[in-house]
Amino acid sequence: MNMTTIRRELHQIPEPGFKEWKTQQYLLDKIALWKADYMEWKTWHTGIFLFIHGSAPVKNVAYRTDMDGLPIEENTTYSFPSLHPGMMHACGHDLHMSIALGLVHTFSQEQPKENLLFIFQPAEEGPGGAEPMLDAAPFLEWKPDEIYALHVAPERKVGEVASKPGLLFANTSELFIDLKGTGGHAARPHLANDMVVAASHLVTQIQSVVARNVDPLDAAVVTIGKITGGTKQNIIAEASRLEGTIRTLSEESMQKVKTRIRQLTAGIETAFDCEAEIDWGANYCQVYNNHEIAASFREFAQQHGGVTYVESGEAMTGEDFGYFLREVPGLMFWLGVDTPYGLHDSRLEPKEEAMNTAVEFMTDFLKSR
Ligand SMILES: CC(=O)N[C@@H](CCC[C@H](N)C(=O)O)C(=O)O
Repeated sequence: MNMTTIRRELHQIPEPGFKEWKTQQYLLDKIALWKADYMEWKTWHTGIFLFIHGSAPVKNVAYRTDMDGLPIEENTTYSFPSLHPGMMHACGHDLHMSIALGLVHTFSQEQPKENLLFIFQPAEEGPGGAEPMLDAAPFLEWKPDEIYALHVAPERKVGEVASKPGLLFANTSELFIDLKGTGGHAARPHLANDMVVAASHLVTQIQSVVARNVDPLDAAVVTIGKITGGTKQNIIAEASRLEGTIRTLSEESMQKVKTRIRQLTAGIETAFDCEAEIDWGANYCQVYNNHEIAASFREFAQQHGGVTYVESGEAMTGEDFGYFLREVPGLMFWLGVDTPYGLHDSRLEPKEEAMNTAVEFMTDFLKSR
């Protein structure tokens, strides 16, 4: 089992959420190759539930990885770049899956005492695979008593694991606003209703929501990552669309931000005599680590010779792993992969040796549970 080869092969086939068919087949082939008589698995859409029966189980311990890639044109120096144009594993899910496979391989050779459930989850980047997986028959059949997951951290050194009790990642909501007015000739603006101008005003006004409506001690972010509108430079745009995401540490601020965006959008409708439609897309609840488990994890990591434990702060990233944690006590942690470029950057090149650190550490940790 060569985890680097696995990671590189997965890196070449990034797929969008709920379309991870090649990825699923790749994972299934590896699982079938390493099959032991105490292992069984079931697919769920493009995901997989893999159950490893323990030798003397008193509980079910779960480990989850995400599977999807991002719509980014890769710009790394790799000799094994994405083979899917316009798609890239730019959030480390190729490493996450390889680490999960590394753990599966280990436990396929050495039966654990407790039952282990490996969850290969689609669509973490959206629309979200975790929440519907909670109702999937295999999850209900093999319901875990505790659950774990990691996320690569480009800014941390290899060997570092970082986490904290309680809130780790923010609440998220996607944001899509469609503006519809009246198009026309560029030279006759008085006969049209320019949705590029309306969108520009709305983007600018939205910047005031975090600055002026959210308690400064309760962090929030609103990012508009994409604007589209119009068809040609000399045609006044009839329609435009804003696409973004909202992040808040508290649920209360999420509702406040949404209310203000609704009000501002209604104001744009009046000011520009246009129609607007808001779609909140996928919403993820916060990632909230169980306090007792976080304390045991910290103690275990501090005593483990293979890693350095760092107490993490909260992050405005989102993760639908939060849905698993809402139902099952557990923990998510950051794994250092030491690279200058951040998550969602087309140049992301995580250090692959971090995968061995993770597998050695998590093998010991899962055995200890
Ligand atoms: C770890 C990470 O980067 N997660 C994503 C989750 C995206 C959620 C949703 N699609 C959104 O954009 O709000 C992140 O961007 O934090």
